[in-house]
Amino acid sequence: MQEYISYKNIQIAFTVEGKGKTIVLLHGFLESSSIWKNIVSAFKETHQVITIDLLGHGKTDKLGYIHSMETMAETVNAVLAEMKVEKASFIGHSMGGYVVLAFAEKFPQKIEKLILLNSTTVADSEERKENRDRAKRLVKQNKQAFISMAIKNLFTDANRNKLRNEIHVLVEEAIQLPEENIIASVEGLKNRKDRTAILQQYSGKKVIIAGKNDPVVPFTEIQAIAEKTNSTFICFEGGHMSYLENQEELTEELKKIL
Ligand SMILES: O=C(O)CCC(=O)CC(=O)O
Repeated sequence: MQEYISYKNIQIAFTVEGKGKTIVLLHGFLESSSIWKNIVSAFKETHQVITIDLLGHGKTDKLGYIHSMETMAETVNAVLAEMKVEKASFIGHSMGGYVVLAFAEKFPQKIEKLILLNSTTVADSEERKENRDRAKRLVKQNKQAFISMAIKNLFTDANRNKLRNEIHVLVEEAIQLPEENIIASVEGLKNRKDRTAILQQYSGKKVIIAGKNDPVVPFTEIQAIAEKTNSTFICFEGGHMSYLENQEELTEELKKIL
């Protein structure tokens, strides 16, 4: 069911399905809660599943000029407070994973299990920060071209053709986002801090799920982070979009974890 809360004079959109222990699902950059439909279906008979549209995405409004991971984590906490959820398991895809880590820094006691999906704990390198600045310029020049390229680049070459309908849906949805919303999130991504130590310190169950050919999160880098942070490591043949590229395997693995 689609719901909203008011937070600092803006609307935060979220959905709630099912009953039981709570799972919170956080999407990536340019995505929305809609990416989770298969995972929601797989878990709503056994869990309460909450999906949240992060700042400036989906049906959630923009808030200021920078959507920092910390502010996004505060909005997640506001939704949980509204739902009277004291503890939940979190799955964060890509940027959603950065938000889970920011949440873990502020509210570690509210996390039962922490799952990073195609995400990382490290901050942007200098080169990556320059790419973010280029992205902001491109969004201003030609938003549609930027979105189309950014989304296609998240998939492996082989899956780009196989999943062209799914890619089309993602692109069409992202094109609805106002330019300033996209730029506020790019700014937040660029300025996020390294939270490897936060994951290291988190003492509950922690899992990192990675794609061997992920073009955003280098496989060897994330494998090393999993080892360093003592996280369970699961990897798939595929790119950055495991929830589409490895749909069945992912659901199977999540059922074992949750
Ligand atoms: O660029 C990043 O660091 C995150 C990208 C992201 O969230 C892409 C996505 O999965 O939609």
